Amino acid sequence: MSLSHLKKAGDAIFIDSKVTKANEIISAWNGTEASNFSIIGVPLSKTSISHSGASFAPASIRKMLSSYSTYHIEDQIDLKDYKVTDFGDITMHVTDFEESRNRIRSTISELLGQYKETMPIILGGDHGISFPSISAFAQERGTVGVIQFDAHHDLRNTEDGGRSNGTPFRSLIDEGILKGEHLVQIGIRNFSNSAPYTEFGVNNGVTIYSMRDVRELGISKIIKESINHLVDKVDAIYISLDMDVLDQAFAPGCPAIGPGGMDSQTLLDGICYLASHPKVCGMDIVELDPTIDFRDMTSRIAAHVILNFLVEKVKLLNK
Ligand SMILES: N=CN[C@@H](CCC(=O)O)C(=O)O
Ligand SMILES: [Mn+2]
Ligand SMILES: [Mn+2]
Repeated sequence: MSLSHLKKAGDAIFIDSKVTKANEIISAWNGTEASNFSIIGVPLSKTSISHSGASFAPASIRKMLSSYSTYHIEDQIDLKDYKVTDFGDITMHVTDFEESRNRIRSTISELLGQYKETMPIILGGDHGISFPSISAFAQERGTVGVIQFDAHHDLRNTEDGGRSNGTPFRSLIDEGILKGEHLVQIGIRNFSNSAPYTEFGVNNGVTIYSMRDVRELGISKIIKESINHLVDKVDAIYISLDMDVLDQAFAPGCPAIGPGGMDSQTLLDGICYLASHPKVCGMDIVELDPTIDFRDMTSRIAAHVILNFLVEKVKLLNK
């Protein structure tokens, strides 16, 4: 017997045969092959210094990709002709955070080791996941340079509270995994940091652009300077995007919101300028808590970050 006018629960309410949705180009890893583009979820936010539901972000960002099409009108690129491999989520230990970080480092190392061509977009999680993730890149891709978008330095000491979302870059520098001169921080904000951590950054050769620099110099100049600074020193460039670099008006779904931050178009422009460089080969998106978001605004920006990154990489492939 058949019943008419039924669709599977969860399927889109309306399907337009002339439109491809971004989620349709993503397919689950089949255990053997991976595309040049991949995503992997890292649902760890118990290591956050404030209450955080960022462990729910991988699912929320994936869901928001189904709200947008694959077509970039301005560059006349349609991502529908490309594939993204979804490796799923790394399983976190319930209580042992060191074990969780070890799992993140080893899984991302294995992924990078097995698939030399793939550019993973890592969906956190709180910013603590960048310590093991960037460690994996350093192990597998050579000397790594990092461009960090963030309101915060994340150079806190580990004596006060162990490794957390406030310490990833301190740990990377202290452990000799990342040289201070190979780290560029963009969007650092007033009243969100303290002088000893700015001094630690400056003394270790970190390049720091505050929000005033973003307003006065412009994001295009900042990215050009950052790439010029890194390009001959490193083998690979990794983008670490803390969503709280955005102003609270654009990204309400972050634990550490505040005024005076970046607008979403400036961020998207920055991501595009970076992604158009061949040495940029990986990115994480962190500190997005969908449980405190409004109409998934913050997850929607994350989805657009991914789509813009892919468009620039496709333009490079077609050159
Ligand atoms: N990556 C985030 N760093 C912030 C954390 C803020 C928070 O979770 O409240 C920091 O160190 O201040
Ligand atoms: Mn931050
Ligand atoms: Mn951060």
